[in-house]
Amino acid sequence: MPRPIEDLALIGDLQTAALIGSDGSLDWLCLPRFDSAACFAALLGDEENGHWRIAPKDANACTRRAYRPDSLVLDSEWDTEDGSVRVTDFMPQRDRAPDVVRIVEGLSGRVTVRSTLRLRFDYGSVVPWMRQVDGHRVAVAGPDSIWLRSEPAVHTWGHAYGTHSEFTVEEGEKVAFVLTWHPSHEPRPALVDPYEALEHSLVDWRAWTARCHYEGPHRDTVIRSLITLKALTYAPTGGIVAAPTTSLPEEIGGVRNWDYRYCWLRDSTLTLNALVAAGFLEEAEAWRDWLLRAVAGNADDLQIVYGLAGERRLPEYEVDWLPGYEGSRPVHVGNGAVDQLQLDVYGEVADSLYLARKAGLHSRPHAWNLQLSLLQFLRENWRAPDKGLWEMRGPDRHFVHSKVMAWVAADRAVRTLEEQPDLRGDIECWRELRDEIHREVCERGYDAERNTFTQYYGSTELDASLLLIPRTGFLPPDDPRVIGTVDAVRAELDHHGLMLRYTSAGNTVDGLPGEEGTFLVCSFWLADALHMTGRTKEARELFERLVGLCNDVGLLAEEYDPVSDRQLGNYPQAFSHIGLVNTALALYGADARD
Ligand SMILES: OC[C@H]1O[C@H](O[C@H]2O[C@H](CO)[C@@H](O)[C@H](O)[C@H]2O)[C@H](O)[C@@H](O)[C@@H]1O
Repeated sequence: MPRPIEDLALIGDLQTAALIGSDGSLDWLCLPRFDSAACFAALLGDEENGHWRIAPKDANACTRRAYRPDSLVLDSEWDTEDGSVRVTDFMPQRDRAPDVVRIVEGLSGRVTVRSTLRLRFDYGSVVPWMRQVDGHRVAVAGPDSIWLRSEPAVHTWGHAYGTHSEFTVEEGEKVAFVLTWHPSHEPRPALVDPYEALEHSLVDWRAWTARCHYEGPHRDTVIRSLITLKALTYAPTGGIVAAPTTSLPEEIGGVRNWDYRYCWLRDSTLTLNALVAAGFLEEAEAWRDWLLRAVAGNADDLQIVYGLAGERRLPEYEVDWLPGYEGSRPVHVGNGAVDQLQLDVYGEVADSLYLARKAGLHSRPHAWNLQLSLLQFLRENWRAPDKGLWEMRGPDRHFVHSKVMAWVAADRAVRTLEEQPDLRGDIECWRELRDEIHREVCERGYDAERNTFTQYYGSTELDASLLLIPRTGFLPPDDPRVIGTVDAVRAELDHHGLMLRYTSAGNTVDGLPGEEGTFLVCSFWLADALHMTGRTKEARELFERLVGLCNDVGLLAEEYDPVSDRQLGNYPQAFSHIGLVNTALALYGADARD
């Protein structure tokens, strides 16, 4: 029986993340970084591509599971005929080496538990050598080495390229497994104490979540989204990944499978805006510094996506030995969108820097200079067609959302100069640019007959990104053209009450075969637009429905298929959780209007 995407829970250490199913099987983990090769890749194949299952012998899915409040520590519990047992999973925040800690605890009776470890380095393809050293199991293959130990030590044996153990626990008895990765040419790193690490992990996460301002309905779900967004940050550099997975499909069996383990300027800035709005400023500072390093150099060379440390080359290739999630091939590593021109990112970066300044982030002269040089590039290039925010693989177009975001870039520069007299810049030049873009979009991107903005100049198609127009300030929410657009997009892109991002069926715009599910962040955008245009009751109803789509541990993938009731696409995805946080704040946050 294939594992639904929503069966997975996330643990992570702010450098990488693992996905664990309700049956106790860890099916996805890249070590040592989010973008490293996976050493557990069963998610995109089967157990032979690497997994680590700890569960009562002969049991299937756990009886219940939940994160410990305000943390990224996961408890899964099984009730069996022989008694009950809990497995607590987490990744301690890293000292030097990444660890996965799995603590088995007897709750009642006497339960036999099994651990089955199949390590497969390099995306499920390399079976390592296993040895016993000082009572530890050690796996080595090429650059990678993994140590497995347990406290107390339990008997372990090798069979069929796997490492197995079986033991019993009674009420109050614990067995802690620690799996540690390190480069194979280095000595083994210091051992972590699993119980101390658990305490630290809980204290750290709770100290972090205590800074959240939100007190409205569904607080736990909002906190879970914020923790998920934080878990997608790569702490050593401040970069933020769009999701910890590659190639979870947008259509089961289809080809729309992409690698999201990189730092998109768009996804990262939107993540930050959500974190800052909820009261988290430190991440904004770390990301701004990441940005300054990543884009340093010529503004013409700005990319829309970088590696975790600002790496520029992310060549896309197919991992042909992995069969893909439920046969959805190809599995991709790298992302070909890296070379695309997407004008909206200039607006998103400018808006994020503007919001962070307003929220009190210490200004850096570098950041303002960067903003000005990006604007200079935009002044010369905003009239060019681009790939748009959906990274269309079809021909370049004059996407309306891209142009609106170019307007945002100019607008935020003007506002900054108006509000911060200590900063220097040619305000008249940016005002002119802002007005010019506005004029053109209203003339060429608006269909007066249908009273709606369109996907691109001259098109009859619509696009969910148009729902963002009132939020950007491009036109006021009560402008008839905005209300007309919200209504038209809502009617045309509706799929069982949720939003498609555009119509993909028979559509040549995205250049890809097949279809996809509803794009979750777009439904949150609809809720925001309904609220801004005075339809708060409908916005709240939609928000309730969307919160109900989160899985049992509060996680959302990129897309949702309302017909099969399944989550689709990479998981958990920053975009979807950003949507949840922003809509909750708009509807119920301290500044919410009724
Ligand atoms: O739809 C085709 C494109 O799909 C991916 O892009 C999407 O994910 C990005 C990361 O979350 C997001 O920034 C973008 O708005 C989404 O459309 C994929 O990364 C692209 O390569 C692909 O062309």
